[in-house]
Amino acid sequence: MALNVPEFAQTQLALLAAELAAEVAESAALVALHSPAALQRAGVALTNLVVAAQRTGLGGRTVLELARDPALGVAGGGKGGGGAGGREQGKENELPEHGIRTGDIVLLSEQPSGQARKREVRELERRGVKGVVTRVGNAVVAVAVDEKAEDREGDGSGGVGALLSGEKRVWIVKVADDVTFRSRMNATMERLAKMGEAEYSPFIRVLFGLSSPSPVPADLSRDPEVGEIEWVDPTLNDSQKDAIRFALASREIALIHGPPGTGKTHTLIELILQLLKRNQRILVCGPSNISVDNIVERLAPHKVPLIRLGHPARLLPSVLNHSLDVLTRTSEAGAIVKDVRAEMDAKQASIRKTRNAKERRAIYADLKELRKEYRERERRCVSDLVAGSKVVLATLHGSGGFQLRDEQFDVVIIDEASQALEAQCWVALLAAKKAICAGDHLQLPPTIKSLNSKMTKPSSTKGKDAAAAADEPTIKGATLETTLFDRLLKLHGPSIKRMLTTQYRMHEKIMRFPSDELYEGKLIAADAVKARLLRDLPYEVADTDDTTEPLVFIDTQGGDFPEKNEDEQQDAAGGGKKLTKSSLYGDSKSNEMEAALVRQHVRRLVDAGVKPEDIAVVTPYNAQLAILAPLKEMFPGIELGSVDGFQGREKEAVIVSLVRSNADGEVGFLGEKRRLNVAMTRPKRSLTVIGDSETVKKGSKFLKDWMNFLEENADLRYPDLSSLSQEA
Ligand SMILES: Nc1ncnc2c1ncn2[C@@H]1O[C@H](COP(=O)(O)OP(=O)(O)OP(=O)(O)O)[C@@H](O)[C@H]1O
Repeated sequence: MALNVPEFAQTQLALLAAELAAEVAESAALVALHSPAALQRAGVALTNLVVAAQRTGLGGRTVLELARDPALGVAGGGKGGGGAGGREQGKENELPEHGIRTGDIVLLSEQPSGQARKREVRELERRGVKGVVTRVGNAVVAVAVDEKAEDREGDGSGGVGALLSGEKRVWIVKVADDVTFRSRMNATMERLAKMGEAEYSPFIRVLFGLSSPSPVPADLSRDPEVGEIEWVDPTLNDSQKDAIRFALASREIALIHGPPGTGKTHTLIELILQLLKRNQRILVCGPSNISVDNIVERLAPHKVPLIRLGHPARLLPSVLNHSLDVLTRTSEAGAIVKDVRAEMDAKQASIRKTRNAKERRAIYADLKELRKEYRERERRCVSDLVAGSKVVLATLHGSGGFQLRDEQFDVVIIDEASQALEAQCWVALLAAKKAICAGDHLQLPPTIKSLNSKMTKPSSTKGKDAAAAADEPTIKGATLETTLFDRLLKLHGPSIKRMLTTQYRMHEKIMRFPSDELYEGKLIAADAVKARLLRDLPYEVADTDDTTEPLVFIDTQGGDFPEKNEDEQQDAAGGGKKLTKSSLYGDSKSNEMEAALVRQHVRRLVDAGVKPEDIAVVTPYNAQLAILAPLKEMFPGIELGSVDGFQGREKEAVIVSLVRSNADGEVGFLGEKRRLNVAMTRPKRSLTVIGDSETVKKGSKFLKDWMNFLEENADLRYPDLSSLSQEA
């Protein structure tokens, strides 16, 4: 069924507006419900800071160095949190423990006094600035402030200067993402909405079902684009080679379906090299920086001329050498921007010397001019570099930057496409003649906050923007959760897809259930992994019941281990973990006794010789994670994570705590089989599931089948209450 493009774009705009409203509400709730000190305890904020220095960073941005206010005296005096009490001398300026990392986006604003009223607090936040964390040290956090904030200087509506005047005390809090992120999706959708049908390329027509994809020959080697392939890596398996041939032969769209551990990235690298041999110009994108960097790292050894667009603070160090920002500084073309930069640095330094507001404003005005000049020169230098490169890599969002404004590509490759919003994909797709999307729609889609924004009754959506959008045409049943990958599969059927079928991660027995239930029984465990056990790890591990069995199920049925509703305050105080919607609204669940079973199992593995760094515990519930947190001190190196956060990761041994145990068979979150798929496909050699089969079986057919499968195929155990009392 063909889609009406303007209608599609309008629906996306309405959905994005509802999502924005939901995120703003959540973020406001976060700050409204919790004091800066509480947010600091939860690891998402740093308080009591001052601007200790400022300088010009890459891209002409102002970088502020934030340090603990020296007026506070010795750290650890109460609010510091995170073990600040036992500090040695000389460490008094250290920041308390926190979870803010390089690359995070933060809001920097003046710190409200303890007695500040809500309205005052909100006003301070409005005047605050957003920025990216560029460096995290023991005593200093550096933040590159948003360009827009710098340009607010002159008009008195806030900005960096406002924060500096009078040596104000400031704080930073991590925010979900920036508004520019949305504005690029919105601009893209608006462009699509306005496009006349005559402007649709054959590629766009196929993506909206106005035309069918051009057929590819059954024998792909007969396709002129494919021909005889000289493989860079001849050890690729047949399904990988087939997917590459198919992607080369397709004219408009190809989906590469990569179930867990099947070498999706490996395949994309070869595909990129083959496209280059065919003299194609390629844009490679992914939803996250890490997805893009992963490809850069693996492409770089092949010595292909590539450029990575993106904020340097958010790139992996190993990727920096390919970053456009660095190239503009090191390449010859970059020399012309250097002198402007030196001048800007001098100005920055002089700002700190003046206390006179008028002088300060004048310096900011100069800086603004210089920044303009800097950017203009940078732009010229950048467009030369970009025009000369055959492979450009960027996040989907980054592909909407000025650097690619008028650039066209033969092919756009989107990795992890099933984790991207469709509107996000279009930011890159408008520069393409053909797209190759890799992903797995049977794992979790991107996180959506506006769960009620489904377009059934547009007028029921909350928020002013969404209500305003209700007059626009909307597509019934549309949701942001429907990814491009999903939609295209539904639109054109499996003929546009090739699936990778050999997996290089899991023991055959761990793979069996997800393969049979979700991947049509098509997965094959590679020889190297299909029989690997913990006891075969390349270091000394004893033969025990746990190290010789890949699949263990500890069944807590019987109602002795009931779940608990986590109280939100307790949750926030849980230390370094992320605040989430669920923890904010107190609907997260935990299960003390399951946690005790987890500890017991970890201890048994470690006693057998398995290193804690080879073990991960995953659970769908943040409240359960909070309860499990002491494991990190008991077994340094062990990883604890939410299922959602562990997507894309793997470990030798994984313990899954299902948490739910109640008389009603309420399973909430667990009902989502894509979440369970992610949970059960993380381990290589050992999967231990801990849960109440009685409760879980009532949740869905999938859960029932899984429980039955575990009862029949796993090493089935029942908790031994007497030994457990020591753990509890
Ligand atoms: N043809 C192959 N022969 C041997 N090993 C392979 C092959 N293809 C992939 N692998 C191995 O499988 C593992 C997973 O591959 P890769 O990292 O490319 O997957 P990914 O796409 O990042 O992850 P996933 O497949 O889970 O999406 C890697 O260790 C890789 O070396």
